[in-house]
Amino acid sequence: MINNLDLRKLDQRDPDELQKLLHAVAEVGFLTVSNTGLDGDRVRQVLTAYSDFFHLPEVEKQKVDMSVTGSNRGWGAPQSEQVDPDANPDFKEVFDCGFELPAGSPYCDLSVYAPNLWPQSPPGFKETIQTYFKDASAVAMRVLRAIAVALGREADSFDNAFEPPMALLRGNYYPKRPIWAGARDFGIGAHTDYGCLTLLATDGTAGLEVRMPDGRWEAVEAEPGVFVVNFGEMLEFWTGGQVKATLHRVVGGTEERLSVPLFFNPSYDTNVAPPGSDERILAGEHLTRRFKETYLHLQVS
Ligand SMILES: O=C(O)CCC(=O)C(=O)O
Ligand SMILES: [Fe+2]
Repeated sequence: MINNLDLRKLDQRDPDELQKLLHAVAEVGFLTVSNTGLDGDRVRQVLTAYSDFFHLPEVEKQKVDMSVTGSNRGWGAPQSEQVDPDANPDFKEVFDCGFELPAGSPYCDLSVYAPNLWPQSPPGFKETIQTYFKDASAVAMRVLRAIAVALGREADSFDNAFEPPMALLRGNYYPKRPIWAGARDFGIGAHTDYGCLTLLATDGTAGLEVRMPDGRWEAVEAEPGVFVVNFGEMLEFWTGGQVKATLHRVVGGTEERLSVPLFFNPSYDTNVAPPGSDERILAGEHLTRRFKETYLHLQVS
């Protein structure tokens, strides 16, 4: 079962809520969270902005096509990403934007902090998305602090590693499942996220499925204002497996669907190797490698 948690109670360190959180991170690797301060209306505004963008004529979207860049900022066309090497490239479209560094930051030249590409239309798109990026990041940090407490650590034990974060905000657009789609075609194939914590808003349409510990695929639904939270490979390494990075996918159905994940990752130089190990796993190197494996235009063949 995937539990719904109340972020206000987690902020207050309510012991029952923290216990539920510990179960969710350690056993399932997925939860939903309510009472974040980002309500349904706010999330619907963001979803509308992405929807208006994805429904632009293709030629408009091509003006911010990431495939002509050496990074992952802007529009990713259908079949531009293959998250599962055993499946065909995903049929979703995406729009990715990253955390904007302050001028003069030593990280400026790294591709994981590449400059964003913003479309001319819909009007106000950049402002809506950037404001949401900031507010959603604050929610992600609150959830991470509660996780630290649930794991018996200091609440702020992850904080410094996220200054600056290597965060990416994405809009996913899933058209109806195409008639040509076969057994190896997915909206997004089965994958684990690459980073730390993913805070996902959806338009409420069913589609997301999570691989449960018993091997079943369980559907998770979240109306705007409820967020799905899951964890990526880095947090699993970094906590020595105390937090699970769980497989998930979207097969796609008879209705189109939008989702907005915030991939909240620590700064480039964070060593996310398990505690006490001699290994060194730099967050930025891991993320760069996973991007190169999965975005077709970044693959080195
Ligand atoms: O659309 C969803 O519900 C999940 C999207 C997802 O897993 C991703 O973008 O990594
Ligand atoms: Fe994912």
